[in-house]
Amino acid sequence: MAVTMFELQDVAKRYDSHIAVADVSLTIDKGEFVALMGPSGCGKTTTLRMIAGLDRPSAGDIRMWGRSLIDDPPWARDTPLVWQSYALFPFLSVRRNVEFGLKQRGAPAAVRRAKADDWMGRMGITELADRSPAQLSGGQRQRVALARALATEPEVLLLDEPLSALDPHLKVKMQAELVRLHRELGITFICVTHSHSEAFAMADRVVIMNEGRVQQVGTPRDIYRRAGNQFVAEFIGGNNILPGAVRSVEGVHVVIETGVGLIAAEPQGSIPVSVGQSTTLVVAVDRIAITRSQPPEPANIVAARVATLEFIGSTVMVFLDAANGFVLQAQTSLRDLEAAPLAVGDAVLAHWSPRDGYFLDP
Ligand SMILES: Nc1ncnc2c1ncn2[C@@H]1O[C@H](COP(=O)(O)OP(=O)(O)OP(=O)(O)O)[C@@H](O)[C@H]1O
Repeated sequence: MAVTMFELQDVAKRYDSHIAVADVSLTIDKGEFVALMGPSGCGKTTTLRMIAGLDRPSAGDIRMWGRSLIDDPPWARDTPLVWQSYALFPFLSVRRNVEFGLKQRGAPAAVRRAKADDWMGRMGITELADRSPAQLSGGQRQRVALARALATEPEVLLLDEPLSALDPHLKVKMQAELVRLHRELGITFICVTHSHSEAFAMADRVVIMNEGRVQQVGTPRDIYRRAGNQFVAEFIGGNNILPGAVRSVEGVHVVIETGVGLIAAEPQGSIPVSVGQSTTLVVAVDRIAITRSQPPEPANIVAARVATLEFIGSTVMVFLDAANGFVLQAQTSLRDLEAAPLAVGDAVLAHWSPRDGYFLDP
């Protein structure tokens, strides 16, 4: 059963008249991997810093195991933070860096040595023990920072853009390592990132923020399948967003008039109920198929021309020019494309089932 570890209750942070974080309420369970994600300036780092005790909220409360942390200084909290820059002590060796938190807590030399050995071994940096941080690569510094934070055996690890200084290849590798570490240790990870691919690849739950406010909280799958609002649908990408006006409603069958023509929808969840009402339909890119001939009914069919093909590994994003300047996006695979080739300029039919879409709440 889930056990609540952190509760953020109406937490706000103001700098003079600027609101960095506004009324954030959030519960984080023991052992969860939670990612705080959003564009630059959305307040995610400030939220993490308030959990770590580096910034004091202007309003609200932060509780850990039911007890308010607000008056605890950072060093009295069991909330180590791994920084984007790793913030290693430049004049200390790797070993001394890893031992640092233990020394601060008064651990005897023999215990410090044993724990540092253990963590350097686990992070694969044993042979670097006597080097200084300046003699390390970005990936090695990252491992030292993680070993230093974890050597004190905290119940939570806070990570501020932990992968952003790494090259793309290393990023993917460290992403998998963080997930493995989290699973092995069973402690809570709270990670700030602006990258939705990072957040969605690693976290159990993602908190999407914008302009200091939480926009949506959910599992990666839930958020991909149903964005809570237009900001989220646009920010995570992978969605076609079709604004329109309701033409007819019969039970769950709704027809809307959009820039690409009349579109039928039989959505799960809330539907716009009155004819004439403005609404926004979201259809994920993996729900749209492309053919050259008439697809099986019932389907929404939009005539379009292939504008661009974007290859992302074995996945291919096809951008389609439709009516009235609308661009539809459809996701396919390299394998399917090899079976039915497409070229820029080809006239095609984009189609999807009326059940494959949902309306954003107004
Ligand atoms: N010490 C400060 N004084 C004044 N404004 C601040 C301070 N720290 C942060 N802010 C402002 O608060 C807002 C939120 O900042 P924050 O660093 O939390 O955003 P972020 O989402 O982490 O962005 P980034 O990804 O760019 O780090 C920003 O508009 C920022 O300029």
